Amino acid sequence: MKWSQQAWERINPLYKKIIQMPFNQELLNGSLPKDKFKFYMAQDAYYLGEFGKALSTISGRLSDLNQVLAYSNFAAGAIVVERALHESYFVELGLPEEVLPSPTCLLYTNFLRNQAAFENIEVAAAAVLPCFWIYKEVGDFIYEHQSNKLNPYKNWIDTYSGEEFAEAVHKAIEITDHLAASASESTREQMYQAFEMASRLEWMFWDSAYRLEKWPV
Ligand SMILES: Cc1ncc(CN)c(N)n1
Repeated sequence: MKWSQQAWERINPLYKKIIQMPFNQELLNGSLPKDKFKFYMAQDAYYLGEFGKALSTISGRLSDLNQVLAYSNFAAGAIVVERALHESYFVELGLPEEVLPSPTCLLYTNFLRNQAAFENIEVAAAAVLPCFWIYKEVGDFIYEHQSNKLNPYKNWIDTYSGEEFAEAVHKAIEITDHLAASASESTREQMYQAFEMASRLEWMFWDSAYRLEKWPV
């Protein structure tokens, strides 16, 4: 069995919880309050900058030039394509005031940058994979189950259920499987653990946006 199949099996119960989260259910039917979406987008803008840097770090640590290029393109996609989506919403919702990353956002982005810089390259690739894969699955799920044609969150749904994103996701899975194929058993286990931790942090990111998470002090 491919590493990625086993990895998804391990997080499948968590994924099922993610699609049932109030944030994603309300995004699906268009009823998500605007303040929650704006909070999410502002945090996500910070997240994408840090995610882009983590991807660039991974790109620079890879040996195979096709893989170097792929992660460099992923970084550009996170910073250019996804940021354009944010900017279109900020025109509509108003620009957020100065964005201080929330505790969860900071935890997640620090985790990713740390893994990208200091873990084995196989583990680093596994750590960033949920950021691609879970978003694609959530995007596809919402796209297939939506019934509100006038959903204000249509652009978000179209981005993550779209072809361009799907292509990047397939490539990231393929490269991670390739790296896993020549990794030792203990590295493969570390890869699963990094994949699971990032998946848990994805759940926490949506939850924190729904709660409009604040710093306690
Ligand atoms: C928190 C988070 N995770 C993943 C993605 C998709 N790159 C995103 N935009 N935001």
